[in-house]
Amino acid sequence: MPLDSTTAALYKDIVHRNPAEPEFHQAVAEVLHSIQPVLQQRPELGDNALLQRLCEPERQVIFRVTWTDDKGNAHVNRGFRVGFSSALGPYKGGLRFHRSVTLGTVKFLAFEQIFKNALTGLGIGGGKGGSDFDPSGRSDGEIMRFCQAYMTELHRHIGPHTDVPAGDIGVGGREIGYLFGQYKRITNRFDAGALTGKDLNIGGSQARPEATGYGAVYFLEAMLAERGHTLEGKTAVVSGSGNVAQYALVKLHQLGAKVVACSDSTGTLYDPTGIRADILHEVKQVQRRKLDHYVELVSSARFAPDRRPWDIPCDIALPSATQNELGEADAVSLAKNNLIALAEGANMPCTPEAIKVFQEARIAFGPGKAANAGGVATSGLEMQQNAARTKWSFEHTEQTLARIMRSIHHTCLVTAADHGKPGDYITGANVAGFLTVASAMNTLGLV
Ligand SMILES: NC(=O)C1=CN([C@@H]2O[C@H](COP(=O)(O)OP(=O)(O)OC[C@H]3O[C@@H](n4cnc5c(N)ncnc54)[C@H](OP(=O)(O)O)[C@@H]3O)[C@@H](O)[C@H]2O)C=CC1
Ligand SMILES: O=C(O)CCC(=O)C(=O)O
Repeated sequence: MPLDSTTAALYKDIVHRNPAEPEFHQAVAEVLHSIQPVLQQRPELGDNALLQRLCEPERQVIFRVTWTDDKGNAHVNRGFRVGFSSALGPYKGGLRFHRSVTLGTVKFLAFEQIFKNALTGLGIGGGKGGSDFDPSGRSDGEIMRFCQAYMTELHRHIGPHTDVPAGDIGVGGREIGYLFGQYKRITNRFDAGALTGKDLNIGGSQARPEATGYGAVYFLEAMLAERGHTLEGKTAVVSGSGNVAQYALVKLHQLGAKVVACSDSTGTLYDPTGIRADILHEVKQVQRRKLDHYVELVSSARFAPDRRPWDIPCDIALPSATQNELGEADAVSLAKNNLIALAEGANMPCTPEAIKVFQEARIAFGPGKAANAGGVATSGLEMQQNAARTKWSFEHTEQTLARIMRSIHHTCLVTAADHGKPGDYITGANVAGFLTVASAMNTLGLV
């Protein structure tokens, strides 16, 4: 359904005020489409310019990051941190280090994070950050110096009650450790709750590395159960081979599915006998090499350079690399191969055209802001543990994660049905997230 004239005018204004940020426009358009029928029924929800405020970041910080490589050469990168909404709690969301990062990337991610974080029910606002720094091929020392330089500015803007960054593409436990080390040095405080995704030895939570991938699989499992299916015996294709993809693969195997393909920025790995999680971990996380190296270690595997995995027949798919990585033609190919369900491990990996194909083919579709919320939810659990100076067991943390994911699934399903769109998880996630944030914004008054 097209946007009505009031919402269309608002969207036009957002595009005008935020030029050359197509991913941000895409994320806003999706939310506006979902919530428009709610606003038509309850126009008072839009009073006091609520939508304009919701779509305008509370703050955006852009800064220069200067660091030196191992040869002593100086480099200059750009750092970003966007605090989009603190209506529900401190800004919360990851940091992305990738050469493609712009302000628009960070704004789209921070906007998505508002609704995702609302769905977790944990009292966390939406934010995101990053840099156009390219970590590939950089030594440990270079990564450390970059993280230290980045935090030298970022520390002014974060804190356990203000803004709590974590990881995203290019930022894992190693980078969070270096960032936290510099934060601690500059502030003279061991404020563990200022960053999440920390290693266990510096106040991290059990199951945080696993949480996004595991959570996406729990969400997928719940979607399948609604249709009378289980994961047992299903063939799966995952894109990416980083944090989210690897742990999605582990949980899929644990629950009886077989992952036959994954990918990275150089191509697609296919193994009809099932990708080995331990070898994938060794290649990508330990050796930090590209995926083609996997085939040197496993004879049944094949690597296709520059290919994406979406033409490989599968029952379930988890795009878990990056935004807009799965387009209309990919969706048509997956639908032709009788895909049953797809959960977005990444943020906004499917284009609007691809989503339309899935919806028309009645394929169960779990949008990222619901399906990949397990990572930030477990970050919320890490903040709880830090505040209470306590440590939970892996089992307790994973059980809590699983409960949160099932609750998000239930919320999406019930909200979609209540709004005349049964089974539409996009409507469910956007409307439920919006209503939670809008209610808090109204309680807080005009701020
Ligand atoms: N980490 C988390 O807790 C959460 C992450 N997400 C989302 O999940 C996605 C993956 O994040 P994460 O696993 O943490 O990141 P990682 O850096 O660990 O892994 C990213 C993976 O995606 C591939 N990739 C990255 N950019 C591109 C690109 N432009 N084209 C093709 N492949 C690409 C990388 O390939 P290569 O190795 O060759 O670079 C790598 O395999 C992102 O969308 C992120 O926002 C969502 C919720 C939480
Ligand atoms: O754990 C976090 O705070 C961030 C997770 C994240 O960046 C995301 O959900 O996309």
